[in-house]
Amino acid sequence: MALAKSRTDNTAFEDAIRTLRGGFVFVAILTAVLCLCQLIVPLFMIQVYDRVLGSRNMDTLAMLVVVSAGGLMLLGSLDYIRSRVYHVLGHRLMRRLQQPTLQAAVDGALEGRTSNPGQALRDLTELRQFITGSAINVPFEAMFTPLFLAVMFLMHPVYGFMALFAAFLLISLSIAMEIVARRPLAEANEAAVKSMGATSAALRNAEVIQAMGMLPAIAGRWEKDQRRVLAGLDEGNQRSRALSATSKTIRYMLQIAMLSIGAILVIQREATPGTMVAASIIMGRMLLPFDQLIEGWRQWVSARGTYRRLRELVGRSETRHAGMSLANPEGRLNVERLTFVPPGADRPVLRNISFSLEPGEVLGVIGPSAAGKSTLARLLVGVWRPTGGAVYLDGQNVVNWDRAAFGRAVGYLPQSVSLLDGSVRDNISHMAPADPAEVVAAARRADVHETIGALPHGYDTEIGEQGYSLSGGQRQRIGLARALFGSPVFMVLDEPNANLDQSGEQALMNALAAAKADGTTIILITHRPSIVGVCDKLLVLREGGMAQFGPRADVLRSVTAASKNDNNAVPGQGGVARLVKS
Ligand SMILES: Nc1ncnc2c1ncn2[C@@H]1O[C@H](COP(=O)(O)OP(=O)(O)OP(=O)(O)O)[C@@H](O)[C@H]1O
Repeated sequence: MALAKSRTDNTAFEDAIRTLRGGFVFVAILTAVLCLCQLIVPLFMIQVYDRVLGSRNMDTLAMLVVVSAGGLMLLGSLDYIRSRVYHVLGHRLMRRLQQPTLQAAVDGALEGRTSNPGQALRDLTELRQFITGSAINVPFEAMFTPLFLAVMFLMHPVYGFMALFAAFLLISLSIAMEIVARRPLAEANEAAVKSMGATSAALRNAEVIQAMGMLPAIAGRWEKDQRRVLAGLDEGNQRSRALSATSKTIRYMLQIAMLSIGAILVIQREATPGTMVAASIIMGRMLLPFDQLIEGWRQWVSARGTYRRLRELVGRSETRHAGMSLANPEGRLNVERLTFVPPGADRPVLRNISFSLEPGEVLGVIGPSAAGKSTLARLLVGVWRPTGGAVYLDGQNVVNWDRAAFGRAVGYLPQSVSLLDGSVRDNISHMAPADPAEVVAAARRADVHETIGALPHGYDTEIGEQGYSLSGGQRQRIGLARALFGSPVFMVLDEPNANLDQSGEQALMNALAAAKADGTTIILITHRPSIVGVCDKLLVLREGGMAQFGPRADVLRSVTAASKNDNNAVPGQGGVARLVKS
């Protein structure tokens, strides 16, 4: 579904990649100098074989040793600098993409585009590791093949043609590798990611799996997926290993062939012994990147898949820039002709909803199951973007608010409370550092201070998926404290009393009365009529439309009148109960 996005701007990913370009150009320059330095050893050999051994001049040898040692030290330093540049580029990518990736993962989850949002973060880490690893170097090295070829031609055209033939052979093998091994490896990688996502999602419901004995079925699916993944990996790996072994053998054979050709040229006095040895070394160096490319093919296939997934996810998640943020919001709410059609659906879930609330007013939203109440809640807090119409808080469209500022002004308690991994205190303070007095104040207002005090480590007790197990009512009350934190001017509470007992409900009523007295505008979605007494106005939703809206007493009266005309109706507040539960 459409999300709250403040600007159509898909460049976060491209921007991040663009910032790496300068670094890669620098790497290319460094690699060029490194390739030149790699000629030091063969040139040294030519000089030793052809000049020093002939002239027996020790001074020349000493000078050659000094110059070569200097060159090799430069080579070592540049190699180190290049690895540092990769390191910096990897970290820069991480820094630039961390936030957009996290945002894209959240957007993807909300839009139902990804069942496994955590994969995006794993992909980003994998991309960083690839950039800081050794495989990325290979194309840069391969780029300078013409330099080595030129040196070979300079030494003797026969060496040049031989090297050209060798390069052609290994490039052909690389292309063959792309053709025969990429598809099975890429498919296996994608299947592995999907299978991991589906199984992790299933395992999050461990309670149901165990209670209903679903483990064998889940294990069966996992095994079936794994068989497919392994078959793809086996096929890809077998092909790539066969080609890799072939490439190595060919490379060694080519070096022998080069030495033999060199020997013939030396015998025919066409070339010197020094060039014979040097040609073999230079060709070995020239072909090395192709060999490494074939060897590290899997890493490249995997990195390409990672890059594509990230580009798609982050690219489709439009950049949110810091939008409107009002200094002292009051909580004036205007909902204008709000309509929402989920993507792919052919009819709206909400139709033409319009109402206004003044600061400090409490609106109860009631209606049967699937009437669109939770959808309205999500639209009110700007989690989803409406298909038509808009929600204005203090005159500003909620989808245009800066999210952090919105979070400070608004309290939201979703139907599934969704506490996060962290301490009770972290959860109440929206996971940010906060003044303990403010955290305690919110907990007191939600009447959960004593309950928290009874937990093993009080406010520092770790909760969430991996922490201390709270009861449904405790979770709901901590969720309410989170919604009340920071004295919001606008609160949306989706069935806040669903898990509360009578005393919990009373505490909730007190908290709502106190917030209302402070001028907080409150939307209260409920199935249970017991708390509509706190509401100033009531909105009755039915099949996505506004069935009734007005002051509580008027709506209750009209619902009761309608009930009296209905033989099966229950009068009074029961009429509301019937509306709510039907
Ligand atoms: N993302 C979506 N895609 C398709 N349909 C959706 C989506 N979200 C909600 N719906 C549909 O919208 C309707 C209203 O759902 P909603 O959760 O808002 O109802 P509700 O009034 O809160 O129900 P309940 O009281 O049972 O919680 C349902 O029929 C639901 O299937």
